[in-house]
Amino acid sequence: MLRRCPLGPPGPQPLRRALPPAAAAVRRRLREVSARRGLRGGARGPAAGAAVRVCRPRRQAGGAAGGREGSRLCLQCAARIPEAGAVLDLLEQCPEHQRKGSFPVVVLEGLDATGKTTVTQSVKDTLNGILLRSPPACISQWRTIFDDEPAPIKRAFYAAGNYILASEIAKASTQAPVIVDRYWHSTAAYAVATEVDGKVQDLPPAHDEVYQWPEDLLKPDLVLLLTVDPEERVQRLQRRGLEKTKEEAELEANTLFRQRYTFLWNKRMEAVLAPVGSVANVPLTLPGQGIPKSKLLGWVVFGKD
Ligand SMILES: Nc1ncnc2c1ncn2[C@@H]1O[C@H](COP(=O)(O)OP(=O)(O)OP(=O)(O)O)[C@@H](O)[C@H]1O
Ligand SMILES: Nc1ccn([C@@H]2O[C@H](COP(=O)(O)O)[C@@H](O)[C@H]2O)c(=O)n1
Repeated sequence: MLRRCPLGPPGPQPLRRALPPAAAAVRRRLREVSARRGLRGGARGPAAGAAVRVCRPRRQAGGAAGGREGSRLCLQCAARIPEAGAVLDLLEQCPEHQRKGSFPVVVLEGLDATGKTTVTQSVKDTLNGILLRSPPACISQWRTIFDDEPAPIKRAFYAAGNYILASEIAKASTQAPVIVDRYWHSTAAYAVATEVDGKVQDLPPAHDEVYQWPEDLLKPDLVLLLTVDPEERVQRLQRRGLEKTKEEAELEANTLFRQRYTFLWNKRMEAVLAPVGSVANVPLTLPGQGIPKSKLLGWVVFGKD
């Protein structure tokens, strides 16, 4: 049966609800949804499912997933998600303070189809490195479940994934160079674009704390932000021929969301990358068709420290 979601007190920072700033906040959220009061013991069943569905954010003009209010309602009313307990267990096994090994850690970031998979694979082969991706393999079996949940729950899943990935990075970087396909910036860009309604001018300014790298999350040595011309990106998606993801469908259908998301990647994330390591905004063509392979790999020279 459909029920109304009670309105709770306004949260302190709506964006922070969507983008947990630290592991403790991620754990709290996962704990909440893994042991939702009133539905205890009930695994995902029809009644619980109905409760979640009612509380899903309404799609609004200009807002990909209903914006701030939608997120608040959803958090209060979401049904129990047993898989959140499994993610939480894995997160709790990770040491609180992750330390990098002596090998370099390079992250490749960017919108879908900008070439992350292609480049990470190539760099990994060339450097004989270890390739990791976010969300990490140990939780990716639950991805489709969380992708279907309201924004704050979905984001908690990806944020947890980043911390779990951090412990994998810490271990792997004691053995070889580590190449990572997506990390914190992916979580941040999508959370902010989803949570803010309206135009790019309504996005938090560049110095806003929402763009700050979480203090307790292991930092890579280098983050490369890949960009391609928007038309080229769409062509690549079409050529790839995979089924369109929900996110891509949203980007295509919702002009304001598309503008916010691409602005965040192209203008804000670049600013956020700077304190982490070097920044490269790299329009890539396939090696041999423009930027020669050696030059591409030249960017991944680990000069830091
Ligand atoms: N430099 C390039 N020039 C031309 N085409 C490319 C280039 N890099 C990748 N492609 C093609 O674009 C498509 C997307 O590439 P890829 O899967 O590497 O992107 P991605 O950023 O990892 O995407 P996603 O985030 O959706 O997984 C693929 O079909 C790939 O062959
Ligand atoms: N650290 C991450 C990684 C991914 N996401 C979300 O997944 C979307 C894309 O995933 P791909 O399988 O295409 O790489 C991405 O746009 C985010 O919504 C994330 O939030 N955080």
